[in-house]
Amino acid sequence: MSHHWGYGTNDGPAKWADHFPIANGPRQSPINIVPSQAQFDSSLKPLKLQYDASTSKDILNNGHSFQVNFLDEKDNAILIGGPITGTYRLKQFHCHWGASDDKGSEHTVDGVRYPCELHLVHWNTKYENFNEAVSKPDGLAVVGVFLKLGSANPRLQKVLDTFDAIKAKGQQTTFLNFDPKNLLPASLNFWTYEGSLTTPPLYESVTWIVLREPISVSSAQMAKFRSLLFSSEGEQPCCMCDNYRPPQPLKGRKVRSSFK
Ligand SMILES: NS(=O)(=O)c1c2ccccc2cc2ccccc12
Ligand SMILES: [Zn+2]
Repeated sequence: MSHHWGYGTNDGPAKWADHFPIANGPRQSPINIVPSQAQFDSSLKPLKLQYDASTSKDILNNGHSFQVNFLDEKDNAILIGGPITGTYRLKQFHCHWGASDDKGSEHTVDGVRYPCELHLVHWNTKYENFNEAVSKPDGLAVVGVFLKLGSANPRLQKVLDTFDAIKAKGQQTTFLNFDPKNLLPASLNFWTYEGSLTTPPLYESVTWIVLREPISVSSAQMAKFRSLLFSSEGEQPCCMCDNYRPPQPLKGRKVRSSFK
């Protein structure tokens, strides 16, 4: 039986180690990225996100975030290059955000928090499927994209427009032909380090690829994120916000950059 966890006072990140001791492990995520201490690595290949828009399936409120799910039986939407070897398939994307615009991202840059962070989750096709890959040290690659307050993002709006249909935990609706490439910034310059899932079970199985350039989001769009609920229909409504884990100790890990 999977243990209940959340982001509240009694079940939030400070309590996760009670049931998931790996929370205090050697390669936990997220981290604070210090650009001046990142090492440029010329051996890092250009990042290639080859997504076929026709593989988006649906969007779900999973009680921790929303997630857009993709068909992953074939190499339709893949990640290659960057710090990874082989081919990783896109499984889902989701976001983390704050109760106000001054917080919400999981990774920080020189201690700076963004209002939101997008995660594109991919699994290594050397394994049979996502569930096999999720706990392996080289099983997953997550591309992180910061959202910075500014002009409204019309591509993001397509995702936000589904939120009335998935307000409560467990609600799901069809979401076809969405190409997440449209959510990427112009530059694919990135920082990379070895880390973990940022939610229980906190498996140390993620190669993190955090893009330096943010995409824009408006304050009104951030308010729409906060219209989602952690709670199920019929329960006491609980605003889905502050669904981010704070930065974790680096414990000697090196952060590499693809740029000087
Ligand atoms: N924040 S996260 O990307 O670590 C993450 C996952 C990462 C890898 C595989 C599955 C994941 C599922 C998540 C579900 C909700 C929030 C973060 C999640
Ligand atoms: Zn995430």
